Amino acid sequence: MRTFPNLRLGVNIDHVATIRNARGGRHPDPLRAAHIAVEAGADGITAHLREDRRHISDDDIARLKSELTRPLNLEMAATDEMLAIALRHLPNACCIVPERREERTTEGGLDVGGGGARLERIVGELQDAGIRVSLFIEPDAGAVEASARIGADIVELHTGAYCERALEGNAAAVAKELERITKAARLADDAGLEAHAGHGLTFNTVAAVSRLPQIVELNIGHFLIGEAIFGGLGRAVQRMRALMDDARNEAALAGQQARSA
Ligand SMILES: CC(=O)[C@@H](O)[C@H](O)COP(=O)(O)O
Ligand SMILES: NCC(=O)COP(=O)(O)O
Repeated sequence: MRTFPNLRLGVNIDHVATIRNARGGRHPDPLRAAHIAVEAGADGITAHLREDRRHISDDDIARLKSELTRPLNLEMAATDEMLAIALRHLPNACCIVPERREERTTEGGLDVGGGGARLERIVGELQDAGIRVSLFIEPDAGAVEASARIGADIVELHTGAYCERALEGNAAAVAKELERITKAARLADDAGLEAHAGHGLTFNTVAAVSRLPQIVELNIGHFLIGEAIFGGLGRAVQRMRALMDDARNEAALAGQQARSA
């Protein structure tokens, strides 16, 4: 039973393509993963078309756009090449992320303040085409404020530091990172920005972020694809969905009880 239906799950299928590309063939197909994820409860699909095409390809994006029955969130760097691709395919949303060819995965949040006129132009052109613009940022006040100033629709709060501290078992540091995310989510909501979160989330770390009422979407990929190897993608998505809903409902109930006390 979901009493907070506004917490959406976006499943990132990048690393299905990583496995496919390991042999240069067509299996496993990210499209098949997308359909399975949707059938299992995903509200949307996220795919990161990197400049080096290390996983998701241009053809994957074209097929996702034509086949998906749920919104497509295209992750992209703030480049004219990616802007042209986004304007060609018109995804529901574009999440602008920082990219360095030598990085293994996304390391930090987007430098919105330093993005200048080019970032502002790219945000504007995407929005003029009817695409919602999300900025992948550190959970910090400055980044949230800069995102509001540039006119973004959404901020996606980088949960990587929180997840890494959780993996280290550092409870104090986990609490500190969660406080960062909590404050940033509230600030985003107050600024009229839709607040999403993602990067590194697992079965063990998803609940605490799900309890934040201002967060309306979580984008989760790498862990789910890893779990899929052992128990199937459908079951992994269903379990993540259930953990999100249970945490959300518990927090909502606690809030209602506190208000009625
Ligand atoms: C922005 C983010 O955290 C991820 O969605 C991004 O896609 C990570 O890059 P890789 O998928 O290449 O690890
Ligand atoms: N933007 C975060 C995302 O799409 C998935 O990140 P991860 O779960 O693959 O780390």
